[in-house]
Amino acid sequence: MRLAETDARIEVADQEKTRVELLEGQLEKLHSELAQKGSDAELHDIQTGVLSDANDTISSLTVELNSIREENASLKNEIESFKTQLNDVKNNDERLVVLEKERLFLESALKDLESKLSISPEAVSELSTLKVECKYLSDKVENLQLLLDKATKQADQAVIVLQQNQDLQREVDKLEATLEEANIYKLSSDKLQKDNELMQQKIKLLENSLEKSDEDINSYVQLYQQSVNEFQDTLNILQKGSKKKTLDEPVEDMPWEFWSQLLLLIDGWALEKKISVDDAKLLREKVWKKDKSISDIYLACKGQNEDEAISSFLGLTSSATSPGLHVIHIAAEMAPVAKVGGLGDVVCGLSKALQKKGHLVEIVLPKYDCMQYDRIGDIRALDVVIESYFDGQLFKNKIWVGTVEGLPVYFIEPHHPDKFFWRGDFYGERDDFRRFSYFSRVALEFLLQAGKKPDIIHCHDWQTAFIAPLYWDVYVPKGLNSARICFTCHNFEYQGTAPASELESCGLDSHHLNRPDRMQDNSAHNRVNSVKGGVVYSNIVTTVSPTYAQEVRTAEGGKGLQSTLSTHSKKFIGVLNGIDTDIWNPATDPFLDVQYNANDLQGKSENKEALRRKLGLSSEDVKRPLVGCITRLVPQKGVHLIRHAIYLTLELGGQFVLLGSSPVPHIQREFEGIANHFKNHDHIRLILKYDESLSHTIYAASDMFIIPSIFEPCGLTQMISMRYGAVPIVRKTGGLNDSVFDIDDDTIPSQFQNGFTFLNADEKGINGALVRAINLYQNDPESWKQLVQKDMNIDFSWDSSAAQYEELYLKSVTRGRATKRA
Ligand SMILES: Nc1ncnc2c1ncn2[C@@H]1O[C@H](COP(=O)(O)OP(=O)(O)O)[C@@H](O)[C@H]1O
Repeated sequence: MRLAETDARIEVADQEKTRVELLEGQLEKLHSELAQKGSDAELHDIQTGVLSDANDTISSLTVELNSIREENASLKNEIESFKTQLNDVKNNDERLVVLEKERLFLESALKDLESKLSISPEAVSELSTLKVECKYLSDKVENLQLLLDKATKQADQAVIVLQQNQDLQREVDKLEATLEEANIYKLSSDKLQKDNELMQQKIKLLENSLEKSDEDINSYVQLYQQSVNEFQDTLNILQKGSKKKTLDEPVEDMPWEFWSQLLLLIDGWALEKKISVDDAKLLREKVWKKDKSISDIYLACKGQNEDEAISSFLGLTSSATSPGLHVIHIAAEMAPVAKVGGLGDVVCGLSKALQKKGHLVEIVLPKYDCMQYDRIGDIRALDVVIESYFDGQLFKNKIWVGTVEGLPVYFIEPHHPDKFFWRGDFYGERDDFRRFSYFSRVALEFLLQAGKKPDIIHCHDWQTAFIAPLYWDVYVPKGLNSARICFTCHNFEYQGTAPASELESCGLDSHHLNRPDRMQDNSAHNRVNSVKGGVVYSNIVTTVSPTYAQEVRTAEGGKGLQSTLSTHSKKFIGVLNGIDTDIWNPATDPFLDVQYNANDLQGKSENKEALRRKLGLSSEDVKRPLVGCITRLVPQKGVHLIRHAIYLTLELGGQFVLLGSSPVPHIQREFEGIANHFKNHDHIRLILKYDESLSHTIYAASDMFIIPSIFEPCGLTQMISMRYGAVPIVRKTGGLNDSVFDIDDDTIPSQFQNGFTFLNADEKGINGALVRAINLYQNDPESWKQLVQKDMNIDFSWDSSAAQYEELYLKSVTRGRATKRA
């Protein structure tokens, strides 16, 4: 466009130039005419006029010409530059080519549009339908909008209602929280009440032990007074002697005052329980003898504090103290040679633990025909016959000796026509009362004839409770009088009662003993009760757990003996049993396919697999929990709950293995029925017999172990199962309550939580615990593993229980010596 404009302007300029050239021509013509005509006036006027006009025109034209020239020059320049630009553009082929291409593209696009335009009539019709549809839709949208507006209004209202609801909900929540608080408060007040009751029981216990310790102190005082008296006597004798001696012997170095002060110092320590009675006795004897070693120590101790002085004095006694106590257990069972239940385990476990503590421990057992003779080391008959009284006659008895678990054991074989221990069974005979009263008598006869002087005779359960009255009434007069009697009742359900006259057989005086304060049964006055005799005539009476010791003082738990136990409560105490951790040790157990420990649980899984194979149970699901139960099938063990647990375990996806047998025919029959019902079942197996080795493999294979006892004096199976990594599910009663603590019970410190417990002896109770256990096993394997490891590491050994027995024995022995001197 600018080029065209410039061209136009050039054209105009050219025209102007031509005009200027024309005017220049005219001007020259006029100049020449002027020169020709000369002084003509008109001409002069004209000439002047024309000249001035021409001059004006010329000057204006000159100005114009000059400006045009300038413009022309600039235009020329511009033209030149445009030309160069034009040349540049023309030279720029590429851009031209691109533009050409663009042009072609636009052309083809144009053609496209044209062709599309040619089919547009169809589109137009479609467009019109669409328009109709669109109209219809927009109507609909309008309707919907209306509906939406309406709905929005309703929603607004709903929101208001919702808010009101939420306010209400908050109110309800608050009320519920208050209700919960009230419930918690109620529970805690219930708990408080229970705690109060417990506290009162504890206070009572404390009062009892206070009274007991008063009694102890009194006995010590008596002992002390007696020693003072004895000392006084000696002193008198010595004084008399010394008066005599003054004439021919030099007076002792130290004045009497010195020795008396020393004596009082020792007695003070003994009374203040800073040294044991035995040590005090030894030190006192040294003072008595005016032993130089003790006077030296006394002098050397001046300026030392009391503790240092005591330890210096005790240095004198350590070499002289007796090696320990001589304890003899007389029992009807001892594991593993003659075991029916927990009693056998206790006799063996406690004896081993006491032996380890340095005491001399011996055991006297009947020589049953059905014993596990292969578990007795070096059994042999002694070349001796012990004659023992029974039914007014003397009967011969053979004495066998052998070792069981490293302990010395005496087996008594009666040569009596009734073949008391040749019955193929331990108990359950019609004449059990006679069998065991016979055995109790011959056991004491043996001790007497063997010249034994035990410090403690420990008898167990009704079978050997006869020992207590026999000892005091028959054997002390015969000279077997060194011992104190300890009686442990492992289960107050079995009391050994019989018509009073039956006592006569073993030499006890039924008239003397059949009295309410002696052996008379509390519910049948013409009968005597062996356990009652044990309680009344023993120096120490124990049972097998602290909770059970409380329970048996109630009408429900005491089975008729509650009043007797209350009367003798000062000497009655519950000591929780331990287990023999050498026998029950998964790391060394020879009965297991694979030994294992808490840090290596792979072996436990392998034992589970092995048991499944052995019993023909399905191994398909490794994670299916295995619930074990090993028990005597008697009502005490909650047989109806065991039966329920079998079905419940199946329902919950577990497997159940029961090992048990029943002395009660209808229970045995019932379980035989269940066993047959599940004979070839994939997940349930009932083995109705006593089988020691199988019991070990079941403990090892089980993930859980169920003990729903109605009452349980101590129970060992929960401890054994924990040691083998089977988590116990138990009813809170007796010893179970003292050894199993629920993992969900916040009142128990977490380090003690080790199993699942329930209180009510019904299906609902057991359901709760079993469901919780299986849930944890299936849903939280890590927590389960930690629980298993924690259980396996708990110390259930006899160590602490044996220490308690040791203390009871020692106190009783001390008291016995004090009484003898008095
Ligand atoms: N059928 C059985 N086979 C093998 N051992 C059994 C059988 N029944 C019980 N036991 C064992 O007997 C002991 C039971 O002791 P405990 O729990 O105190 O019950 P109780 O003394 O009342 O029978 C455990 O060592 C247990 O393993």
